[in-house]
Amino acid sequence: SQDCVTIEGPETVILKPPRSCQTNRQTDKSLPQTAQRFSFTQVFGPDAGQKKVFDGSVRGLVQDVLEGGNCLVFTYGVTNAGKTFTFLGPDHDSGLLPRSLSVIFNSIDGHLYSRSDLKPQRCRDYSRLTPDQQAAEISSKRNLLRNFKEVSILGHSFCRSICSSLTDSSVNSISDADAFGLSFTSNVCFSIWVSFCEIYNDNIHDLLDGDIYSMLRLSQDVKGNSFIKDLRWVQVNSFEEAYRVMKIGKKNQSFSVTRLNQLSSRSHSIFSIRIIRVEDISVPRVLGISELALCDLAGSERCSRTQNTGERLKEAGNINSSLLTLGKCINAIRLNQQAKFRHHVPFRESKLTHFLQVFFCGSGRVCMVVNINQSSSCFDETLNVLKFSALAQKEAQIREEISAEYMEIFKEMEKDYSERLEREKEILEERADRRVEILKNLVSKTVNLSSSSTNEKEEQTALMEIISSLTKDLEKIKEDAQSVHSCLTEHAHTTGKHSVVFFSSHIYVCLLWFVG
Ligand SMILES: Nc1ncnc2c1ncn2[C@@H]1O[C@H](COP(=O)(O)OP(=O)(O)OP(=O)(O)O)[C@@H](O)[C@H]1O
Repeated sequence: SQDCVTIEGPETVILKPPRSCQTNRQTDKSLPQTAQRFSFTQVFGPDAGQKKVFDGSVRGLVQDVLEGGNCLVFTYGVTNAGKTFTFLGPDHDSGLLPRSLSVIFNSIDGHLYSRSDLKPQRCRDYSRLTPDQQAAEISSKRNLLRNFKEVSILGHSFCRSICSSLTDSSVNSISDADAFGLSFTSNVCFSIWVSFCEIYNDNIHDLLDGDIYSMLRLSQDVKGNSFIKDLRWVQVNSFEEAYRVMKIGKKNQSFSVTRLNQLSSRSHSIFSIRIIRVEDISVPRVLGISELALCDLAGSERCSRTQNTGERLKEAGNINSSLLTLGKCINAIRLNQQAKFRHHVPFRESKLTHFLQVFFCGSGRVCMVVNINQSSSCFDETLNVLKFSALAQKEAQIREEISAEYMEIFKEMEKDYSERLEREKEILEERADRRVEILKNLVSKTVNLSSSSTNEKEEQTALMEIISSLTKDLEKIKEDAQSVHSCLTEHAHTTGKHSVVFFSSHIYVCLLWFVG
């Protein structure tokens, strides 16, 4: 059918109402009658391959995560628009997720921390595992990977398909050479962990758990950041292992045949990659934990088009309602950034937004990948999708300005702390020096007294008491000086760290479509 979308430039598309819509304008005033222009960070047309899309959207976020940031990527669009294709891609034409994994492993080549004594937990925390726990971890991973044999699709062996994908230098394959030249010292290593879960009918299920029907719940850490309690994290030591885990999880995800899509995702799936940066010295020291969460959201659906009934209709209701909440949250965040009074952001209204809250409220980057179908039969749905993404784009611009403001504040705070630190040090040193002088005088007096007469015994005892109390005083001053010093140093250090890992909050909104 007729197309309703045209690319105007690398960042702009024009949506034209189809003729049928124009003839209906008397009856339906809500439909726009003229062409509308929408801007995005980057627009990809039907000819853009997976590599181009990855390079223009998620690649930069992968670099941020390798350098210590936290990032979120999510797909958005109506059902059958190509979200899962973009997210995963077929084996011979890998999508955003496998490419991200490949770049991560290529970039940390030779710096992998393969010991399993450190494991991520809660939101951005880790635990040290005992030898027994490590053995249990290794054995459970072995059992999980055994499932992979069943996952190989249409007789394609895993090795054959993935090896051709890795070695084929065509534009669509994952290239070995795709890596970041990161600057870290030789004893810094990276421990990589992944998890895979889905939100189906507003319930969270672990796609890597034997019992995928058991439900997980969201919890909060001491800082109020939400995380999925008891979610399984698997340590992966190579791209191949990570890819296998991805395939196993995908096999467990809820898919169904619908009128519009032969393999329609009926749930939002979330694949998370956590990177523990370790200084691998005699006792390994954790330098930081970062995360890249990749969410393939289920598509919004018009029941009139899908004609779903029963279970499919219930799923569609849940999908639409969580996407609506996502829209409400993005809108409330946008309003909060403009207004003096804070609007309530309804993150808790759906599991999806509750989980995403930590990324929307944190300092990392968010990339929204919007898929649309240019066919005029999808005009009104496409219009809604574009309006929604335009809203997110507005939020992105405001957040960028705010980030610049924060950076200024951080810089001022840092300056203030270092000045205060210097002043405090000077005062404490001066006070300590004065006390030492007094003490020295008293000691010399005591020596003189002991060498003179015994009649002055009482005077001597009194002096000794003063000396002892002054010594205690001095000890106390030293302790205070030490704690004030370390407290200020620590604060200045943290502030400094912020300026290094504080990424400007930014939602990239990329638009892509295919000729379907
Ligand atoms: N760029 C593309 N090139 C070729 N085929 C594509 C492309 N994008 C999508 N397709 C095909 O279109 C169909 C629908 O795509 P996909 O399943 O990714 O849609 P979706 O948006 O994830 O749908 P849902 O929300 O229902 O899960 C699939 O058969 C897929 O292979």
